[in-house]
Amino acid sequence: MTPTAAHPVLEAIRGRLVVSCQAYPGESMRDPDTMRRVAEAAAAGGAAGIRAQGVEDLRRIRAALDLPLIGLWKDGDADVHITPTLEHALAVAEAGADIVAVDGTGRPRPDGRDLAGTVTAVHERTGRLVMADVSTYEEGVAAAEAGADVVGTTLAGYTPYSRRTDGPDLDLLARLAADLPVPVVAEGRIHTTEQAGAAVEAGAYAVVVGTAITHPTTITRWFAERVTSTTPRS
Ligand SMILES: CC(=O)N[C@H](C=O)[C@@H](O)[C@H](O)[C@H](O)COP(=O)(O)O
Repeated sequence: MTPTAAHPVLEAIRGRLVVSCQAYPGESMRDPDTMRRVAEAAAAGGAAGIRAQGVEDLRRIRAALDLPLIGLWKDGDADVHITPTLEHALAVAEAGADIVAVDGTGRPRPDGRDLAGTVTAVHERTGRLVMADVSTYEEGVAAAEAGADVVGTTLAGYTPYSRRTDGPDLDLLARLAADLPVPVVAEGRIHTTEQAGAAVEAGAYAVVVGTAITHPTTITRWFAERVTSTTPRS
């Protein structure tokens, strides 16, 4: 089904690249101003939107860039840790996210709310859109039914019960894109331009790339391993 995405924020990312700018706890780049600079660099390269983590990062990026901003807040030790509670979601909206990304799996949320209750509360209290990060086809269907405005394949391969493909799970993406009445965003393990193109071909409404653009430690590891594991011809 072709989603009818009339919302201007969604129109602005339709068929475009969104760059996820995130550093992990303890890393040298885990700094809001650094992430703001990374986001600005991505924007200069043609990113149509930015996905970012944490209230302070979001505030800095919002102040610097007039692009659609997908916000999340990774917090806590529970299985559900991407914007795990309504309070987190409201803080993400308050920080300036146009789209609030939340865990869209069916797993219990730390605040006891279900996904539909969370989505409804975000809509009513902030007017912002909600992106549900899912790991399976069934979760995508349920998330759309729960009122999510966008569904992302973000968590495919990151729940114990979902399939972890080498690159993006293009089959999952294609099935969701064909069946859901809302835009389906490809996200997760898109590491090459070919994979980004394949995601578009499979029906992605927009493509989110993080690690391969904004995580130099991982990119360095890819190259370092290739160099050290390659045998010279003679
Ligand atoms: C599973 C999870 O926690 N994903 C997070 C969600 O925001 C980020 O750590 C990813 O970097 C993001 O989804 C983009 O994916 P990739 O970095 O593979 O391009």
